[in-house]
Amino acid sequence: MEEISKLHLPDAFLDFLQENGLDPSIYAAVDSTPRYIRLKAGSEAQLEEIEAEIKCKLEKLDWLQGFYSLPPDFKIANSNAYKQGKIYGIDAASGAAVSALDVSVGDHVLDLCAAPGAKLCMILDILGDLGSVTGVDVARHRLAACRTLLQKYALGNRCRLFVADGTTFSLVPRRLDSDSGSCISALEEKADTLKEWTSKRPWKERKRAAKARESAATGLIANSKHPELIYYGCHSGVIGLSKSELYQSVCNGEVSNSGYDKVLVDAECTHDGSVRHIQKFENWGWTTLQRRVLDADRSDSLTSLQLKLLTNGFRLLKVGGSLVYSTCSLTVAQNEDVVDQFLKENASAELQEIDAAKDWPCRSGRIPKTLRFDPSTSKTSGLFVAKFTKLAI
Ligand SMILES: C[S@@+](CC[C@H](N)C(=O)[O-])C[C@H]1O[C@@H](n2cnc3c(N)ncnc32)[C@H](O)[C@@H]1O
Repeated sequence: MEEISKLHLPDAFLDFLQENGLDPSIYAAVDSTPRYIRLKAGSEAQLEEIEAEIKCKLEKLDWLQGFYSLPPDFKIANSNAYKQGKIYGIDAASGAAVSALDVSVGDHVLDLCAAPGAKLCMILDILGDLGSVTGVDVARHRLAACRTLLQKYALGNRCRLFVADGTTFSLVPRRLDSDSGSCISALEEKADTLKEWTSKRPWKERKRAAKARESAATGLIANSKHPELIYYGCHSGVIGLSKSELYQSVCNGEVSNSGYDKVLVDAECTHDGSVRHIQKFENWGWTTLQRRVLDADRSDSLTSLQLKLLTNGFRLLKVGGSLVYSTCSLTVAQNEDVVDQFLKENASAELQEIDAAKDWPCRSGRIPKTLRFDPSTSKTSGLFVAKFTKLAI
């Protein structure tokens, strides 16, 4: 308990942990959990140079490709390697969730809660020169940060980003033109054809978008019926489409064939498994923890949101595809209970074994085949992971 009190966890949070059967001693791991980085694909040859610049040895993880650990208090943000986009700051458990998705070159991937984008970047690095990634998030400012990441790491070519509610998002990937041709060859001169993406939109268009956002925020008018496209790369399948083609919806039956090959639902949660996140409330103030974690948990709306995100992500998955559901909460309510309910409601969903996990420092969740990383045993941030496939029924 002496170790726990180092973080000065307030009584209300200790009660929350007790109610959820969680051991408060995991928060003692905050000082011993390593930092993790992922090396940008292609930067492997510069490993020694990076180590020399940051003046620290990068310990290679033997269970997760491209990941290295650093001492717990190490900060990468000021290093040139980070500023120049040679390394990413991402926890190893988050890397495992992406790895569970088993993305192959050429896949069309949907990331339904994408911002700020650490996992999305990893997916794009794996994807290589074929396929596409569609990133969706309801928080515009967070998705804008994700767009900045794409630009920093020069990863945006095959990506499109939509500000949208993941519980109702309905667009399937563009499979036809996205895998071939250059930006130019895809161009057709129609009046509202989407051309190469630029941050410099005409003044009129920016004003219209700002007005629509303002009105939506004040509830004066209903939200635009289409998700807002805030970025698209050269090979994301968007260029050359008219707006009506971009927003063309398909019926549920068609999604079986034209849906995504892989879907990640890294759902909104209480973040209680992320010891570093909880540590931040020491500075932000424990009343903020009350509002963001404890009150959120008390309302059923969070678990209902998680179930809706998982259900809609699965709806957009093609038959035979894989979906990974993850949260950085360790409560049963936000994980196994959501999975349980989802399986009851979706006869075509089947839990899958995560093959790569045999070497991972995690343990089984309460439902066989689901996984839990917890800070004290895995030396990572806390994370729950479940993988599903869609059966043809
Ligand atoms: C755990 S974070 C995702 C982290 C992200 N996958 C990454 O690796 O950087 C959860 C995200 O879900 C988003 N979110 C919350 N409600 C949503 C909704 N209804 N639809 C889409 N995104 C939502 C939040 O804005 C937040 O960015």
